[in-house]
Parts: sequence; C-alpha cells; structure tokens
Amino acid sequence: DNNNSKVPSNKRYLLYDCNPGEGFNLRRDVYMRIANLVKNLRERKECKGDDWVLVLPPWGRIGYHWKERDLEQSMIPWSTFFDLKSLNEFVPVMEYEDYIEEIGEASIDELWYLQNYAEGWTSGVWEEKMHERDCIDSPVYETDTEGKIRGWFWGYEETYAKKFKCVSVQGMSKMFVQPICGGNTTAKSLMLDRGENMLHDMFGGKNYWDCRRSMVFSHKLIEIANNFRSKFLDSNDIEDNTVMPENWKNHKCNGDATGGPYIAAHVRRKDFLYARQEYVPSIKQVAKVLSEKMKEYNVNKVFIASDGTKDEMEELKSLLPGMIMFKPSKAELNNFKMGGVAIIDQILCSHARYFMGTKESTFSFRIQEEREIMCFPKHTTFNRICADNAKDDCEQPAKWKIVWNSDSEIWD
Ligand SMILES: C[C@@H]1O[C@H](OP(=O)(O)OP(=O)(O)OC[C@H]2O[C@@H](n3cnc4c(=O)[nH]c(N)nc43)[C@H](O)[C@@H]2O)[C@@H](O)[C@H](O)[C@@H]1O
Repeated sequence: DNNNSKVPSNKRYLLYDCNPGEGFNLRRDVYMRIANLVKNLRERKECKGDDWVLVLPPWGRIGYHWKERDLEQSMIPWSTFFDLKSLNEFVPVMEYEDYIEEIGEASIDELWYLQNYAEGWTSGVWEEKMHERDCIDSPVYETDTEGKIRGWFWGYEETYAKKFKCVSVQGMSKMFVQPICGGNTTAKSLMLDRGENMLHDMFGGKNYWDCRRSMVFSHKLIEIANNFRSKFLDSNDIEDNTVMPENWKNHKCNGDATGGPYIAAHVRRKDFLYARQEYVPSIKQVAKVLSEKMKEYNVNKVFIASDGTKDEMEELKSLLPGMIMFKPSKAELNNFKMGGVAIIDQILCSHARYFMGTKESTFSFRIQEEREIMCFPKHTTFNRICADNAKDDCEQPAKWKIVWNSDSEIWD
C-alpha cells in the first residue's frame, strides 16, 4: 500500500462520475446526491467519525453539447465554475488533482460501477435494495497486465483503480451508508461510477436546499455577468434587490427580489427539437409569447439563453428587436469553456424581472432554483413557453418551495 503516511488514518475519500452522455445541469444534480451521501457518511454513527471528503470529478467533453472541435475541454477543475469555499461550507470537497497530491499516487482503492437490476422490478413494487452483481453492460474498465484497473478517469491516463465491482442499486443516497460503513469495504478511497443511478434522499428538503445554496458560482463568472447586466440590461443587485451575503449560510429573504428591467427566457433547442417535439415552441411562437410578456412587464429588453443555431437566433432577433444575448469573446470561451458560458447565461436569466423556461430542461430548473434562492415571487419564475400545437397541454412547471429551516427527515 503506497498510501501517503501523512494522511490521517480516519480520512477517507469519496469519488464519483456519471454516464458520459449526461449534460452539465443533470451532473449538478448528481453532485447534490453525492454531497448528501458524504454528509451522511460524516454524521452517521456506524461510520465511526471517519473524515469523509468528496473528491470533485474534473469536467470534460460531457453530454452532446460540449464537443466544440476547436476548444480544449478536459481536466477542467470545479473552481472554473463554482466557488469552492462555498461548496466546502456544506461538506468538505477537494479537486481531483489535490487528491492525487495528497495521497501521493494517482490511484483509487475501490471502484463500484452502479447499475440497475438486470431483472427489473420483479415484485412489481418499488423497494430499496443494493447487491453486488455481474456487470450488465460490457465493462468500460479493463484490468492491465499488472492487475491495475484502467479506464476513463477524466483524461488522467496514469490513474487506475485497485478493485472493481458492479453493484446493482435501486434507492436513495442514504442506502449507501450501510454498505460503505458497515464493513463491506475498508477502502480509503471509494469511487462510485454512474452516480446518476443513486436517487436523492429528500428531494426538495432542507439538506437539498442547503446543498443547492452552497453551489455558488465562481466569482469571476459572477463578475462577468454583473458587468454585462449593468452595461446592457440596466440591472444591478442593489436596485434589483438581489444582494447576496459573502456566506450563503447567512442569506435570508428581505422582501421579494424585483430583478432588472428585462424579462428572460431559456430557449432549449438542439436535441429537444426531436426528443421533446410536442413541447418545443417554434421560433415564431417564442417571439409572440415574449413580445406579449414584454408589454405586460413594461420592459423593452428580453434576454435569451439558448443552444439554438445562429439561424434560429437571427430569426428570433428579427421578430423580437429587443432581444439581447451574451456572446463570449474567444478569450472568455477559452478561459471559461462551455460551462462558464452556460453559467453566465443562467445568471443573466436568473436576475430578470420575469423568466420563462423550457419544459423538462435541467438547464431551466437550475435557473428556477437560483431565482427561488434569491427570493423572486414564484409567479415570475415557474413559467414556460408553450408549443404552438394543440398537443401541448401547457402545464406549467412545478413550483418548488425553498426550505430554509430544519424539516422532519422522514427517512431517519
Ligand atoms: C435530453 C437530455 O437533455 C438534457 O439537457 P438539459 O436538461 O436541457 O440541460 P443540461 O444537462 O445542462 O444539458 C444541456 C447542455 O446544453 C447547453 N445549453 C443548453 N441551453 C443553453 C443555453 O441557453 N445557453 C448555453 N450557454 N448553453 C446551453 C449547455 O452546455 C448544457 O450543458 C441533457 O443533460 C441530457 O443528457 C439529455 O440529453
């Protein structure tokens, strides 16, 4: 065992990763499930006070969207997108490179590949369960001649794992506490791959919202967005009533946020045009609905965040002259990558007087949460633009209520 002797014996590391196809904002949700698991591992008696730390999986060319050929996107640390000091106020976290340095070698003791049950829900009722099983998918990891388990570790080619198993799971993050602390493993470092197979303990509860509030964006990105707000949208935190304290733990609502004198929309296109066809409005419909809302809110600017094509955005602009978009400079794109630009778009949407999202897009959900955290009235947040056909029932998004105080943890 080459583990660095400087590391205290009760220190343990939890690493994770997701299905490569998952996009940025779904991954932010998986982070929250893992962070809540780490919180449980740190607090539950059976874990004997071990000092669990969450190791942040570097960002790379994830999902369908971050594939720009001329943009280097690999081994991106979390600090590019998020404020680590704020994350650390919820559970201790560290960057992957700091982990390697701390333990003194690019290795992970044990790797669990999470999967479903091959047989599905046999009993017909959903129950929480977890078992070591044969791998269902053909393995994405291979054992080399030295017995080291090799595979994709965020582009760090020297990294390997020492043990590997497939684990079938059906349940919430709390269910992992017993297998991890109850003697099934003594690994100092444990990685859960396909972390999206773990569900939230208490979706929408106090821990959910505390963790969500700790995901403060990097100060550099906030600064760029704030400059853009003041230059193009006549918007600033004092007048908009969106001032946030240094430490998210000290934040409370002081009346409603008003937002800047503009409305905003997240217009998700690309794969949604096919996968969510019946819910996606045409560009003409987007323009029609937003013009009406601009009148209703008495503003002449509408900020658009979109993954749409240049042609689609030109068409929209021709129908909606008050339209404003954020276009990164080449240098900004190189520094902050697709994720940074996505966050700037989200910050700009979240400070608008009124917001409309896209049905079932986690990109829109994260904006809605951000507005909920900043104390916007719900009717200005939980809206979407309906499609122009009759098939769309036009159901509006669920109004998630932020939980500030300790709630009854019904699974405890
Ligand atoms: C169908 C599913 O859709 C899910 O997407 P969905 O929830 O919208 O949201 P995300 O998981 O964030 O994935 C969408 C990606 O598209 C880009 N993107 C989308 N809209 C915008 C925008 O307005 N501005 C900017 N700058 N970027 C945008 C962004 O890079 C983001 O990472 C995927 O995560 C799933 O993997 C799956 O494909």
